[in-house]
Amino acid sequence: MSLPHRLECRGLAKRFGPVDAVTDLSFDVEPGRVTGFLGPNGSGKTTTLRMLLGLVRPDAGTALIGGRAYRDLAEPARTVGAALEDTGFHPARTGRDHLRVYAAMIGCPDDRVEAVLELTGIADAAHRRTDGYSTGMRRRLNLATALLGDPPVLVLDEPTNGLDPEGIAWLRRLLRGLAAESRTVLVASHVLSEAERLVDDVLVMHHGKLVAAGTLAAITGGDTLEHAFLQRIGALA
Ligand SMILES: Nc1ncnc2c1ncn2[C@@H]1O[C@H](COP(=O)(O)OP(=O)(O)OP(=O)(O)O)[C@@H](O)[C@H]1O
Repeated sequence: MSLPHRLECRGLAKRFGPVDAVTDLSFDVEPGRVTGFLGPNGSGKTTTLRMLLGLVRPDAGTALIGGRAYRDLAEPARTVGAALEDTGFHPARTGRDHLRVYAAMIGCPDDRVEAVLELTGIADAAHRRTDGYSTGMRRRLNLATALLGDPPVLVLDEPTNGLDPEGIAWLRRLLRGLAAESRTVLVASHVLSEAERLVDDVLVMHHGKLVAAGTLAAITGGDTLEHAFLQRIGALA
């Protein structure tokens, strides 16, 4: 793994027709922390992640990973591991073959495949076709794919979707372990009650704007994140 990477977004904006998906958005995400990128459905989280990953061109602003735009990274797959959605598995491939194909694409040795299968707890199912995987197993395979390049940065969109409580506890341990290795871990979620059990820092979005940023403790002040969020958007008197 290369040096720790800070994420820096400055003045990001994106409009889709009449919809301001993201407006003048600036924030930093620090290495060595799990940062929750939170907010309700449609608040602009995925659009921001897609701008960070070079999948959507911003109308304004910059999104940098270790000081570089995604398109300027020398080894993108070894710098950023992204799990945005559960698509992209060939249904007739086994989990192991899916990972081997991806490993060959990014120039990773096959022993990384076995390592990420172990790390994500799906080694026992690795010989099975992915069309027989449960939603939770697909989340794990998606995460395994993101981890293949041993990246210093992880960007995960709704990683708890489809995980049972035991799976969420497992994910918490995994993300904490990755952050403890000085990785930068950014996790988008609309489920505040789940997210607050996973993260150190929070960025809270509402209608394409950042309404709160800081450590979880500072934002919640000992209350729930949901209560703090409703207060920030003025939904509580
Ligand atoms: N390709 C697109 N074309 C048109 N509108 C879009 C497009 N992508 C996003 N939007 C709109 O931009 C806004 C922000 O969407 P975005 O997916 O970024 O939010 P989100 O916070 O990730 O939501 P969710 O939690 O549902 O994933 C929404 O109003 C959405 O409908």
